[in-house]
Amino acid sequence: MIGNPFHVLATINSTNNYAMGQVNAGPVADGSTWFAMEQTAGKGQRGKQWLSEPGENIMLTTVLQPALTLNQQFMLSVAVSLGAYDFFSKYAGEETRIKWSNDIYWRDRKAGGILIENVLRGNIWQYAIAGLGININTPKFPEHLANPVSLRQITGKTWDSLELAYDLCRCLEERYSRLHPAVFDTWLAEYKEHLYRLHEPALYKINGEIFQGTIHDVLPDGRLCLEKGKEILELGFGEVEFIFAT
Ligand SMILES: O=C(O)CCCC[C@@H]1SC[C@@H]2NC(=O)N[C@@H]21
Repeated sequence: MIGNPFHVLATINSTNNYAMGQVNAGPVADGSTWFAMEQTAGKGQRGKQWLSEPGENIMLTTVLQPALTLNQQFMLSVAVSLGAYDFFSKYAGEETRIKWSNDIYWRDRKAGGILIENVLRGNIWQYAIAGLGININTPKFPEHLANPVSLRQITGKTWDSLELAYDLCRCLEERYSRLHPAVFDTWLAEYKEHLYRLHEPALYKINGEIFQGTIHDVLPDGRLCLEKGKEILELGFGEVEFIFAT
C-alpha cells in the first residue's frame, strides 16, 4: 500500500537514490515510501537537478511492484500522473493539468514533477522507484527557473507539507490499487482530458529546430503525436522539448 510504511528523512541526497539503495540491499514492500525534509542532490528528468528549499515542499519516493510487463510501463506513469493530478487539483482547482509525459501544471506553470526509475532483474520488472516533487509552500522561485508555481502562490495560504504528503499517498494508492490492463483505455482517455496543450498550438524543439506544433494524441505506449505542418510525428520521451507557452 502506498505510504505504508512511510519514513521521514531529515536530509538525504535524493529520496530516489535512497530508495534505490534500499531495494539493492534487500526486498522492499510494495508502496514503501520515503519523504525528505531536505534533498541535497534532488534529481529531475533528463539529468536535471530538482531544487527545493528545506521543509517547504513535498519530496517523496515510493517503491512500487506493478503487476505489469515492462512494455506496459507507460500505464504506470499514467496511474502516478493521475494520482498526482487528483491530489493537486483537489487543492488548486480545475486549472490543473498533466503535461506530457508526467508533469503537473497549473495554468502555464509547473507545479510538480515525477521521476520513475526502473529496477530490472534480467527481463523482469522488479521495482519502479517513483519520485514526486510537488511545490507546496515556496513563496517565490528564483528568477532563473523557467516557470514554476507553488500551491501557496495559487491559494495564498501555507500548507502542512507532511499532511499533504500523506494525502498524496492516498491519492496515488487510489489509482495504483486499481491499476490493471482493464482500466488502461479509460485512464488514457482521462489522462488526455487533463492534458496540457492538447489540440492547442505551442512551440516545440526537436534536434535544435524550434517550430509551432500541436499535440494531437498520446498513444497507449506513451508516444506523443505531434502535428508539425502536414506531418504527424510520433515521439518518445526525450525526443522533443516543449519550449514555452505561446
Ligand atoms: O524533472 C522532473 O520533473 C521530475 C522531478 C522529480 C523530483 C522528485 S523529488 C523526490 C524524488 N527524489 C529525487 O531526487 N527526485 C524526485
